[in-house]
Amino acid sequence: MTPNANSLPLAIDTPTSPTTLDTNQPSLKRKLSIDHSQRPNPTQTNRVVLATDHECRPVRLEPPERQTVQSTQPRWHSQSYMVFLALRQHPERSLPRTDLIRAALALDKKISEERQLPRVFRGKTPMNSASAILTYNSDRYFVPFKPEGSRSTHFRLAYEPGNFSKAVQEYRKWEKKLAEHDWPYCFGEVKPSVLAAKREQQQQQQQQQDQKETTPPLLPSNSSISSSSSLSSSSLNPTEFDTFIADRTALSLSPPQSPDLIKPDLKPDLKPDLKPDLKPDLKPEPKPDLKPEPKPEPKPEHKPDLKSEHKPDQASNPSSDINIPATQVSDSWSLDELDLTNVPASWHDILKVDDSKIPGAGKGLFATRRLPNNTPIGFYFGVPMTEDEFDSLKDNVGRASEYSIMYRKTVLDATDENGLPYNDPEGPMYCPFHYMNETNEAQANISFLEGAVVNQVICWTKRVIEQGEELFVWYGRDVNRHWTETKGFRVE
Ligand SMILES: C[S@@+](CC[C@H](N)C(=O)[O-])C[C@H]1O[C@@H](n2cnc3c(N)ncnc32)[C@H](O)[C@@H]1O
Repeated sequence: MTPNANSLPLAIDTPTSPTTLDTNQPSLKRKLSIDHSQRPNPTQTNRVVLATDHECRPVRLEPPERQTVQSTQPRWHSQSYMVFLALRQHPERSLPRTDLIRAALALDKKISEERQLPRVFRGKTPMNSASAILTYNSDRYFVPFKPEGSRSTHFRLAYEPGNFSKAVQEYRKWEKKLAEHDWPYCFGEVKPSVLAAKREQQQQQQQQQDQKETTPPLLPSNSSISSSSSLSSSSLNPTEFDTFIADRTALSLSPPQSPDLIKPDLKPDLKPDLKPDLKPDLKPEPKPDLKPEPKPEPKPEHKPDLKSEHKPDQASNPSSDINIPATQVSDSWSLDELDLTNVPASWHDILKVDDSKIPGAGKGLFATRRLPNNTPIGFYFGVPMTEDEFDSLKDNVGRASEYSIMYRKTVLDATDENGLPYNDPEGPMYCPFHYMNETNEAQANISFLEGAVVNQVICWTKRVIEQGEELFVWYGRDVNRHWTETKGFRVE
């Protein structure tokens, strides 16, 4: 039975209690972690920026927070967490910059006196240090904003820790947007007619290029002539007419100007307005509503966020008549060049949970259709909370630790009050990725990548995954494994 969100002990809404904070122990949990080595980097790889970042920001490596906490201090006792706590204690969870800095310093002083702990802001310029925490925001705890009519920047908490229904709401929103906005570009197949035209054009260009290389230049359009060229006497002293003819000839040899096919479309990203209709009932919308309508075709300017970095896996697409090499495929296609008939509408169309192929591993996750390389296929659901909250609320509860995952310093708790993953596949908080087993880093066909949206963990294909294949991810370095670490599990 689906647990009632409101009855979960997770909906803690008060500032962290002293008992919650009072832990010196390193976490014993085996939390899954995000693969930072494969963070999308638009400048270096063809990994896309982030499909679901509403503000279209690339993921950015943040400078690490200055280490001011000694190892004897509680894990929570850090500068950024102090600012986080100060903001969290404020009834509205939102404060102007200077007020927040002052509140953080006051809280630091209070905690230091009450618990005989050194202050976290103890340099010569504590206000500057606290201000830098807000500027870098490396744990993604804060969202800066300017209220109407205000000159100063305010900050609010980026998420409500332990707020179960909010987490579900966000998760559903991301899923919907991914399927509607990005999957057409990932799963859409380039129309055979478009490929044929493209191939024809490439052949023409090739012919023209060959012709250019084999035919000696008719006339130079300038006067610097190589002595080795076999030119007529008139070309040695070209007349105005000769130059005119040479220019015309050169012009007729240049490739046709069809920017859409020659160069990838480099227009700025014009995102469609995809304001998801967040109904109180969070059940997935019925499929037919989500299927792209065949007519009218979506406007070509509706580019995905991942546009120029992402290439639909078309080159080796078996359904296509024309199998042009990947290197020759244009880098991006507009929606009207794609056949959208088989674009999935939800994870139910691409994945299923079944018995794992690893003996003794329990359930596993499988592809029910071919999944393209380099594609975001969904998100890992979890209710965000601090590590200390997780430790005090869920530490020994069922298998909560096995399914939780870290987003920076935030734990995403993926289980119900019994510490089990939600098990109603039609329920709004069911997440198939909770059933993904582990293999070693090299063999994993999925990566967990950090979304730019706070607490978003994206499950991303590392290669083409064939229908029927089990999905595997590498859980990360710091996981305590109760199973034998996979040295090379192969899926046939
Ligand atoms: C996130 S869950 C994955 C889903 C799990 N198999 C299930 O049935 O619910 C992680 C747990 O799966 C099991 N598991 C994952 N990868 C495994 C592997 N390579 N070998 C054995 N067990 C594995 C372990 O019990 C681990 O704690």
